[in-house]
Amino acid sequence: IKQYVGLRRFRGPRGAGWSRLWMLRVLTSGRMHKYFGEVNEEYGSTARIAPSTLLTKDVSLIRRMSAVRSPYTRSKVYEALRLHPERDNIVSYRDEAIHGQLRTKMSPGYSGKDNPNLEMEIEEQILNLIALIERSYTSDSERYNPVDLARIMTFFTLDVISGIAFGRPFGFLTDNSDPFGYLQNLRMMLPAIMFFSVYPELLGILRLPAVQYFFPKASDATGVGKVMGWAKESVAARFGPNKIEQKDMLGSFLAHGLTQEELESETLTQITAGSDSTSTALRLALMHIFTHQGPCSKLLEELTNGLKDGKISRPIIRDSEARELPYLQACIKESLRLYPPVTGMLSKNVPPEGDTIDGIFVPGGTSIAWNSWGMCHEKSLYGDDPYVFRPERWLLHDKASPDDEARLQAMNDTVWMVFGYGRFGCLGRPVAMMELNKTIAEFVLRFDCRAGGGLEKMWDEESFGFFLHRNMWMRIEKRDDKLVWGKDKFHAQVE
Ligand code: HEM
Repeated sequence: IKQYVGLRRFRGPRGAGWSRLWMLRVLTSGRMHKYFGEVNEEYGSTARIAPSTLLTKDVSLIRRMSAVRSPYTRSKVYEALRLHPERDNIVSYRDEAIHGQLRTKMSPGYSGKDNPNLEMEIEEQILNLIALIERSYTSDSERYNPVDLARIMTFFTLDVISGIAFGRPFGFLTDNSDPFGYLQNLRMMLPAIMFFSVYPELLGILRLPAVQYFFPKASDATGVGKVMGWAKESVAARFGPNKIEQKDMLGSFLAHGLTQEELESETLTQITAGSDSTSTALRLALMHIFTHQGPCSKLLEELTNGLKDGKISRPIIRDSEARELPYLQACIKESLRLYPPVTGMLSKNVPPEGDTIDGIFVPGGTSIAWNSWGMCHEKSLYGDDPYVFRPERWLLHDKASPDDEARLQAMNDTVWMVFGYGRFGCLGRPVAMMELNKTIAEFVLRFDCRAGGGLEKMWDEESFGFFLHRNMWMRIEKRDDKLVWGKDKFHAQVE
C-alpha cells in the first residue's frame, strides 16, 4: 500500500500500480519496445509500469539521471546483466566508485587511442563479409539466391568484436556458420535476463551450487560457455613467460591495470554488448536504405561522386571520409532513430532524498526505466511522421530558420542517446560508428539489393532489451566493377 500510494499520481496500465505482472508479461513478450511506446504515448512521458517502477521517454529526465554528477544510481536490474558466473563486469557493477574506475581504465582501449590497428581489423572483416556474399549469395536474372541479412550481419559483428576483443576472430564469416550455437543461445538467454530484470531479488537463486551446475562454463563446446573458453584462452596468452604483447584492446586494458580475472569477464561482456546492438543497427539501416528507392539513389550518387573526386579510399572507405558524407550520416542517424538497437530498461534509482518529476514528488529508491523507442519516435521533436524512414529530416534546407536549426540540434542531441548518456554512456560507440560508416558505404557501392522475402512481412522480430531478427531475406546483385572502384579498377588497385 505504501508503494502504491508513493507513485499514485503517475498514470499507467491497469494493475501496474499493484503488481509486477504487467511488466513481466511485457518484458517477456518479445514486443517490449512496442508496449513501452504505447504506454508513454497514452499515460504521459513518465508513466508507472510497476509498484515502484516508472518508465520515461523524457529526454531531460534521462539526461539528469545519467549525468556525470547525478545522485541517481544503477538499479538492481543491472545485476541481471552479470554474465560471468563468478564476476561482475562494467555493465553490471552497481558500486559507482568501482564502475567509474573501470571506465577510466577501459576508455583508452575502447576509443581506439591505444589501438592503432582498430580500423584495419574492421576492414579485414568487411572484406570477409564481401567475399562471403560474392561467393555464396549473389543473384542475377537467372538465379535467385537470397541471404538472411540478420544472420550474416550477426556473423560480421561477432567476428569484428572477437577480433578486436581477443586479437583473434571467431571466424563465423569464413566458415559461414555458427559453430558456437551462439545465436540459439542468445535467444534463450535474453528472455531469462528479462525475467530477472523484473524479479531481481531472485538472482540469488543463480548463486546456488545446484543451479550453477547448469550455468555456461569455459569448458562447454557451444554457446556462451564456448565464448568464455575463448576469452579465457586469449587472456591467458597475455600472461606467463611466453606472453604475447600486442597493441590492441586487450593490451590496452592490461596496461591500465585490469587483472586476468577482470579481463576474462570484461571481454565476455564486450561480445554481448557489442555484437547484437551493432548488428541490429547495420541490418536495419541496410534494409531501410535498399527498400526506399529515393534515399538509396541519393546515397549511391553521393558515394559515386566521392569516388570520382578521389574522396573515398579503396578498397574500403576510411572512417574519416565517411563522416564527411552528409547523406550517409543522415541515413545512419535516421535508421538508429527509427530502430534504436537497445530497447531498455536500464533503470536508474531515485536518490534516497527523493526527486520531483513533472511536479510530482517521487520517493527515494523508485526505479526509472528508459523507453528508447518512445524517445526516438517523439512527434514534438521529429515531426508527424516518426515511423517513416526519411533521412532528409536530418538535412537543413536552404531557407532554414534559426528555429529549424535549433530543432535539428535537439534532434542530433537526442539521437545519440541511443548509446546511453553521461557516466553510463556506451564505451563502444566509436567502434560501432566505424562499423556502420564503413560497412553501409561499401555495401551500397558494391551491391544492388532488394527485399527478398514474401510480400506479407519483411522480417520476423522479437525484442528483449536487444532485438532478435530472423528471415530478413535480401536479394543481392553485384554492381559493375567500374562503379565500385571509381576510376579504372587496375589503376585503383595499384594505387
Ligand atoms: C549501435 C551499437 C550500440 C548501441 C546502440 C549501444 C548502446 C549502449 C547502451 C544503451 C548502453 C547502456 C547505457 C546505460 O547503461 O544507461 C551501452 C553500454 C555499453 N556498451 Fe554499447 N552500444 C552499441 C555498441 C557497442 C559496441 C560495439 C561495444 C563494444 C565494442 C559496446 C560496449 C559497451 C559497453 C562496455 C557498455 C557499458 C558502459 C558502462 O557501463 O560504463 N557497445 N551501450
